[in-house]
Amino acid sequence: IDLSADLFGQTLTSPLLNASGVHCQTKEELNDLANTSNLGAMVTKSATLQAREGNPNPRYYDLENGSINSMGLPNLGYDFYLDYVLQEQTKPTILSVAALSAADAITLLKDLQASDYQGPTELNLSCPNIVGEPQLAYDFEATDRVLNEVFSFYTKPLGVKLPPYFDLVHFDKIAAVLNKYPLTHVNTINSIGNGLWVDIDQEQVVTKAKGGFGGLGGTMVLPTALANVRALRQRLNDSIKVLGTGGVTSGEDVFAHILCGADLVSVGTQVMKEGLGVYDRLAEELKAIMAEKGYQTLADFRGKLKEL
Ligand SMILES: C=Cc1c(C(=O)O)[nH]c(=O)[nH]c1=O
Repeated sequence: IDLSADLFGQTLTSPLLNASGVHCQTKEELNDLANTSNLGAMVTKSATLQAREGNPNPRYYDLENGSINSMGLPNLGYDFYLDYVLQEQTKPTILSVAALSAADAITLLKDLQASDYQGPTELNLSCPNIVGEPQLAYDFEATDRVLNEVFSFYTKPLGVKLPPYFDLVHFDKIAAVLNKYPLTHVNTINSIGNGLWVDIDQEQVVTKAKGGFGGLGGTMVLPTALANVRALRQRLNDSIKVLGTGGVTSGEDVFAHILCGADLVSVGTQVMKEGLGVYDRLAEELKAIMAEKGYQTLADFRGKLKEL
C-alpha cells in the first residue's frame, strides 16, 4: 500500500497535512510538525505583515462534535515565518499568508516575490474572525481584483485558502474566477464562519470575541467540506490541485476526501483533540481501507466518487 502524494513536485510519504492555524504558530510547534510521522507536509499559521496578539481568550472551545474558534489571526509575523521556511524547514512546508486589506496582501506578496523563498505559498482569503473584516472570498469581484493584481507580478507557486460555499451558483462563480489564474492549488474548506455555541449551565457564549460568534471545525463540517472538495474539483482546471480540509477524524474521512477529488488532506480540530499522534492512526486506518478495497495507490480511487 503506497500513500505517497505529490506536493507541487515534492513527493510526500503521506497525503496528510495539518490545517493552518493548528499547532503551527511558534517555532516549537513547527518543529513538532517537522518531527511528526505520517504528516507528509506542513502548513504555517497564516502570517500577516505585522505580528498579532489575536483576539482575547477564551478563543477556542472544544465541542462534542467539533470545535469553535475566534483566534483572531494571532501570529508571529510574516518575517518570522519567512525565516522559518528559508532557514529551518526540514519537511515540505506551505507558507500560509493573510492580510487585513488587499493593499497589505500586495505588499506582503511583493516582498515574498523579491525574497529567496521559492516554495509553495497559500493566500488565506477566508479568515472569519477578524472583527469588522469580511471573508474576502465571499466577494467574487474583490477576489478577482486581488488575484489579478497579485498575478501581475507574482511568479512563484501560489494557492488560496477558501471559505466553504453553500450554493451551487457560488461554486460556479468562484471557480470561474480561480480558473483565470495560474494557481497551484485551492485549499478547501476553512472553518464554517460565524457559528455560535451556547453553554446551557452558564447561559452564555463560550468564546469572547464577536459576542461568541466563531469558525466551526471538526466532524460537524465534514459534509460541507466534502461538497466543496467535490464541487471545486469538478469545476477547476486540472492544473489546480485541491487540498481537502475539514471534518477529518478517521481514515474513512481521509478516504472520502480523496474519493471526492482531494490531492492532499489536512486535519485541524482532531489534532486539538487527539494530539499529533492522530496522523499515525489516520495513515494506518487509510491503509487498512485501501487494502480491504484492493487499492494500491491514492490515484487508484482519487476523484472516482460514483453518482447514482
Ligand atoms: C487566519 C485566521 C483564521 C482563524 C483565526 O485566526 O481566527 N480561524 C479560522 O478558523 N480560520 C482562519 O482562517
